[in-house]
Amino acid sequence: MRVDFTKMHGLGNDFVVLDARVHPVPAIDTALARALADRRTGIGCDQLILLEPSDAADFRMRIFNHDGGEVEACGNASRAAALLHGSAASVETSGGTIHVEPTNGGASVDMGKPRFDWEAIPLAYGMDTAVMPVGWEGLDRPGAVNVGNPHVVFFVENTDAVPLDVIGPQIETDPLFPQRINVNVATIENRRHIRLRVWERGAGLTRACGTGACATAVHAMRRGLVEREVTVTLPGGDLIIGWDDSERIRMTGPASESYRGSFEWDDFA
Ligand SMILES: N[C@@H](CCC[C@H](N)C(=O)O)C(=O)O
Repeated sequence: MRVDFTKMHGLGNDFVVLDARVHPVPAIDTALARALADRRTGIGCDQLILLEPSDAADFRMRIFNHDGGEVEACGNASRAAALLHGSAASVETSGGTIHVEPTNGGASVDMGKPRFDWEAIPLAYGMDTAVMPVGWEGLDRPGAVNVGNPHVVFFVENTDAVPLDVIGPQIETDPLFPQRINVNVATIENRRHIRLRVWERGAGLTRACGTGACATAVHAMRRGLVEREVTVTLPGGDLIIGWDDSERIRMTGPASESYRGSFEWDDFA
């Protein structure tokens, strides 16, 4: 069976998007998702995205990491999905229902409310998630927040100086995080600007992480370090993150389609 795909990205965080609303797509398992995402032998991407019909929203978005694991949320992919859908829509994800709205060259997304209680992150045991009494090789006292998926956020003097490729996987798989974790290392430039690098759970270093930008901005706002709207600069470019009185997070930024193609399902199954 041949299956069509669209290659898309948000700030260089790239996706293979399968649209089961248009053509049926057979069931995806971890091995197939990993094979498609492999940059040497597959199509290659940070995340595989499956759009499906939904009873609860305009459509459903499922997210598979580069390692094949299915996860709850992806900020950059939600902007890509908005672009593909072409109009404002509610989107069911396993991390909650979000609302997307295409803009010129991208999308604005209501990402829902962040959760800060330790059970919701989740952590292995209870602690204050605003200033966690833990540390890993020079990175310490982070915060944790769930924005549909789990994040830990460290503030450092210079994000570029942190060996995130070495320390990221150690923190991602630490037993403190029973569902593993996305690792954000951020520098507060001023009250309206944050610089951020992310080690993504199941994908490693990416050019950008939309949920990481949301988690980092909200954590900085919770600590009173920045205003309620900030620009977050990632290696792939900028996102605007707002967290208003409704307590819902708004993420605005670009998304693009790279190309369309098709592949033989059995080559990867
Ligand atoms: N790139 C994404 C996040 C993808 C999922 C994440 N790696 C996880 O495991 O939770 C984004 O833009 O948010």
